[in-house]
Amino acid sequence: MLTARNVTKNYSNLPILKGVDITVSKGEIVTIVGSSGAGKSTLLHILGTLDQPSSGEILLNDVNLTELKGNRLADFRNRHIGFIFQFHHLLPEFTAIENVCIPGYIAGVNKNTVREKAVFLLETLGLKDRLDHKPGALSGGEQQRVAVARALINSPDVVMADEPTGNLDSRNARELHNLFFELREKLNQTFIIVTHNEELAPLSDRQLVMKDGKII
Ligand SMILES: Nc1ncnc2c1ncn2[C@@H]1O[C@H](COP(=O)(O)OP(=O)(O)OP(=O)(O)O)[C@@H](O)[C@H]1O
Repeated sequence: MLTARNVTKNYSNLPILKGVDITVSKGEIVTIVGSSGAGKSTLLHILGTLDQPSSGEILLNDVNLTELKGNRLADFRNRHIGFIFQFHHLLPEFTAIENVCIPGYIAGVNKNTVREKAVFLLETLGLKDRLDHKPGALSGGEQQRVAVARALINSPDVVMADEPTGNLDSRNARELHNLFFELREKLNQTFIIVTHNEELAPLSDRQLVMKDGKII
């Protein structure tokens, strides 16, 4: 489903990614691990089109992501790639369900369809009684689960998660890990997850270990 070929990234002529090749299949849960500064987040951002590589190409279901620009890129990203970050980045003035619906509205999907799907996702994630709560009235684990529902609202081909459990205690982290596997079972959802979590990485289908800008 996703192929990265010989991806490099330089910042101010300093090589950060030094030729990365990756292939991820549909329904796989792949973790990217490695020491601080190895280039994990840089790689994830490039795979997710949030940043451009200096060279190389990335194909998502045969679409060459490195050729997409401007509005076409933003539209493609919104429909095909979901993101979860260490901090949930929910909009504080909107309720849980509104936060989840927003990417669906932006994609131009019928409002009732989006709302029905948001209810389904939030219920699946154990948040049935929290639909109308604003982020400030949710616990850290609940906020992160709303962020997961938001990442899934447009049925993305792949969800990219950068340290999704980095801000959670071990119980909530474990719950979130379980949810990733449950979502893979139920929706055949593909995940690429950058993590320092020593419990999650060994559970994933594949651990890609990065060192000094390369997958080793
Ligand atoms: N915008 C930028 N400009 C210059 N250098 C950058 C930029 N972003 C990242 N870097 C550098 O690239 C290297 C890799 O950073 P990256 O955040 O990808 O590492 P990481 O493996 O995710 O680390 P961590 O586990 O600490 O989050 C680091 O040396 C970092 O300082």
